[in-house]
Amino acid sequence: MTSRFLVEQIRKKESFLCIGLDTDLEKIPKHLLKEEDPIFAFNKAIIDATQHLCVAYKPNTAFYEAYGIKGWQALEKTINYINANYPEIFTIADAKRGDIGNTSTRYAKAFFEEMGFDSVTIAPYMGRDSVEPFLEFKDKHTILLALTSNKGAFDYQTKKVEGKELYKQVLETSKSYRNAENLMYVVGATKASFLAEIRNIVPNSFLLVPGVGAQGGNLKEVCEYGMNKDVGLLVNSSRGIIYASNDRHFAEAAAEKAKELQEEMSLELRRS
Ligand SMILES: O=c1ccn([C@@H]2O[C@H](COP(=O)(O)O)[C@@H](O)[C@H]2O)c(=O)[nH]1
Repeated sequence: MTSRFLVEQIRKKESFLCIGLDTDLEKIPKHLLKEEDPIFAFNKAIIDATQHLCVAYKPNTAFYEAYGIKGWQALEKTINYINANYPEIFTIADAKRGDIGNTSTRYAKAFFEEMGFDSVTIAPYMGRDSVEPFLEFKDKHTILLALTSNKGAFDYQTKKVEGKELYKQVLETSKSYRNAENLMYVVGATKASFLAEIRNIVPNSFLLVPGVGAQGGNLKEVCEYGMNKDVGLLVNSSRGIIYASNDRHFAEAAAEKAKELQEEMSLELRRS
């Protein structure tokens, strides 16, 4: 999917909400455990109930890998279901990959070609040759971890290297990568106070912003400092939406939570 199409969808739906499908068998409603594939049954219900309120879904692959082959199958069914029924929705494999070049190429083929995701999250630590293989895929997006939402972000990402914070080095250096127009960046909602400076470095790039809801990030602040002329934001909430309730009405409850965020986003879009 092109980023221009993504911007059109954001304007049309008045939403830049990304729903995280971090599906955990210990948290889903008990009645679903009787289904042949409880993870997919849960995801399908959540997707059908929320697809009109969001522009992206982000399964975090850890939640699927944790269940071995069955987990991978559930992930594959989920992405196939979205692509077949809601092709206008942007999909993110939150896999945080990155390796030497030939291995990165295999990761890129797995997520972009084999599974059909629009984007994948990548750790930048191994540098240019670990990221560029992902950027070669037309209309696919590589979402580089820049400043993450967790406390550990302060261990390295904000430390100065040659006089400049590491996350700024990541942002600046990556702009010179081959096909850098396919880059987006992860910036935690809990780091909203850094967003103005980040926007100075990457004024036109999309930012994937996790950390509203369960991690306490503030949507208003994210919008104030992070929005650009094309909106430029995908704000993710996972637990705060998908586990709104664990009874038989879990999907409606998730839709209510998603609606609350979408309405806030609509106001921010009108204000901008
Ligand atoms: O900096 C980061 C990068 C990724 N994540 C992921 O996003 C979701 C957040 O889930 P919530 O339940 O809304 O807190 C999850 O998959 C994380 O692994 C992040 O939180 N921060």
